[in-house]
Amino acid sequence: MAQLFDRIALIGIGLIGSSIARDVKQLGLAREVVVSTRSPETLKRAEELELGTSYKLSAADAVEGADLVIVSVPVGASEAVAKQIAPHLKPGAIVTDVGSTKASVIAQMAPHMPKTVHFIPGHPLAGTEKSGPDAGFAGLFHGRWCIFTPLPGTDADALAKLKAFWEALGSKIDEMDPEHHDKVLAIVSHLPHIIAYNIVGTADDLETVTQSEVIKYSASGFRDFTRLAASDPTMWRDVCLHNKDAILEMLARFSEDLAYLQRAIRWGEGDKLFELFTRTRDVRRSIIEAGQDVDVPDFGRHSLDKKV
Ligand SMILES: NC(=O)C1=CN([C@@H]2O[C@H](COP(=O)(O)OP(=O)(O)OC[C@H]3O[C@@H](n4cnc5c(N)ncnc54)[C@H](O)[C@@H]3O)[C@@H](O)[C@H]2O)C=CC1
Ligand SMILES: O=C(O)C(=O)Cc1ccc(O)cc1
Repeated sequence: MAQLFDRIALIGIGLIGSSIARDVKQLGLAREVVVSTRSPETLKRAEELELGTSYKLSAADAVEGADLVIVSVPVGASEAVAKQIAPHLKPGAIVTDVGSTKASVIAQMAPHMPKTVHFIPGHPLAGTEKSGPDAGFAGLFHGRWCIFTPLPGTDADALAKLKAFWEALGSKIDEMDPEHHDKVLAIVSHLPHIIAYNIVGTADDLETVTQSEVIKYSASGFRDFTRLAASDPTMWRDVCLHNKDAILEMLARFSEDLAYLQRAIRWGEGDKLFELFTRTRDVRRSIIEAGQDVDVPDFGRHSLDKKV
């Protein structure tokens, strides 16, 4: 595949940053890939994995001369990173991120971005419960959505170039305004994780069921929750704190609907239960028909290896 950028700087080299690095290397999308993270151990590991062409502890040093800067850090670290890199960005550079929340990332980063760069927030809807540079893999983004939430007046050529980059990684592209993104993601991604953290926490707290019984008898439904509940605590703390309003709005709706379900069970209203369970089964069927049913262990693994 053709080289799209001369120098890419990756700020943060965990699951997402390292998956991007692996794809960029396999596909030859850049001449140079400068990897940066604030922890010396993680940087050393990135070097051992040969994820880039050079390695910097300082994000400021890493972005010097870069045409594309991808910030892949927990959303709560966005402002700190923006402040560090801003004075060192090359005029004309594209700066993007991969954060799971968008309004907060824009509020944290946009005020620090020089007028000479193109700041285009993004979010690949692909990941796993794992974190760190060893957890990434080539092909993670293949067949998955990448949503951009461009600011008004965004340069069309810069946006097209960034879209071409994500398309090269196999992503399907969409655009939304940041507030809408945050509401949609609150229900389809953030609430499922919060519910998983909660149910696993509840099971862990039970006095009448021992922890060994939870482990021994965990049915596949509970196991699915434990996978989500094993997701990175820093990342998900930040998502909760930085998409507070949308998450609280969706949690309020969720609690109301749960009370309805609770009442139907209490009063033996089987028809109500049956109606809901039938409706939700249809949702699952629609997802499968839309080709969105990619199980996590296979996330993208089928893709780039075959192509390259
Ligand atoms: N894990 C997932 O499934 C997905 C995560 N995201 C978003 O991607 C971003 C990164 O997530 P992951 O790669 O999963 O996390 P991760 O925990 O695997 O990696 C985070 C990286 O950021 C670095 N870092 C943390 N604070 C930093 C700072 N202040 N300055 C420089 N580097 C710093 C860490 O050393 C590490 O290299 C987050 O904003 C998350 O919301 C988006 C889609 C999916
Ligand atoms: O592991 C899973 O099931 C996920 O849902 C991964 C994920 C986590 C956060 C995102 O912003 C996008 C995708």
